[in-house]
Amino acid sequence: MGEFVISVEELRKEFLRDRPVVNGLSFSLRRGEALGLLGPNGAGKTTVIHLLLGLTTPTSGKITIFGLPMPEKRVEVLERLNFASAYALLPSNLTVRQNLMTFARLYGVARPREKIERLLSELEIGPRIDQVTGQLSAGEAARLSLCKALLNEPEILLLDEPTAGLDPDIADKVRQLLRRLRAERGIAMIYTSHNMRDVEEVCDRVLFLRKGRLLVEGSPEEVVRSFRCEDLEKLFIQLARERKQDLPGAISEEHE
Ligand SMILES: Nc1ncnc2c1ncn2[C@@H]1O[C@H](COP(=O)(O)OP(=O)(O)OP(=O)(O)O)[C@@H](O)[C@H]1O
Repeated sequence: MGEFVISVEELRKEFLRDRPVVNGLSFSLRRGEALGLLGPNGAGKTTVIHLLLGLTTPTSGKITIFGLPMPEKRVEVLERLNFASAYALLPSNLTVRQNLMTFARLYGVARPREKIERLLSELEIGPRIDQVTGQLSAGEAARLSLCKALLNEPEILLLDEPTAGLDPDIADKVRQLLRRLRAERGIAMIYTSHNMRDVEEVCDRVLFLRKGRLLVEGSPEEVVRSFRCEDLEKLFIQLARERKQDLPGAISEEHE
């Protein structure tokens, strides 16, 4: 097994005093591993991603990325990590090229024009290069976010619902691209999605969060088998609905 690139210990985040939205969360990510972060709406998935990016600070607990403490070493860490989301959109008044050139300059990318053209073509939005970003369809904008995230050749990709809004054909191509990036470059990923098909195809391991706590952890096959479910989608529904005491095998003590 490879080395850890992310390690999270007893992470807690309260936006309002004594109302934690992330509560005692511990996990790690190995180099080249794809980890799915699952859970119902409001479980705390996006907050975890924001904590990893240093966009918000923990109330308590420890985050270490590439052996460096976050958010203290945010600048060094962000040179080697990137983020894509179907919802965090780039400035709408700039063209696709202008947006990507701005990020390429920020990241100090060598030969940015070639790189941008190659990434846009891989994600099949090459013809949109001179279009104003605000005029892209939702699926095109999600792919643009992924292009931005790949510009600095990250060792870790944080992906917040990267296939939301994509049609099945493009979603399949995005999953293939992600699998290829892992195989060729050993990129590690944390992947949030409400699409269980995505998760089964892309992720080696899943963490299921509920009310900010870790409820279940394992490979998609393991967790489905241990709860005697048909598939991950059925397990998701069971975990989201049932009381903790009715879920033998769940990890944390929830106070409901
Ligand atoms: N800036 C904030 N101030 C106050 N509460 C917040 C803030 N950001 C998130 N929250 C709350 O934290 C909780 C977790 O939100 P989060 O967006 O992390 O959930 P999620 O698991 O990503 O949900 P979804 O699946 O709906 O995207 C929610 O109850 C949300 O209202």
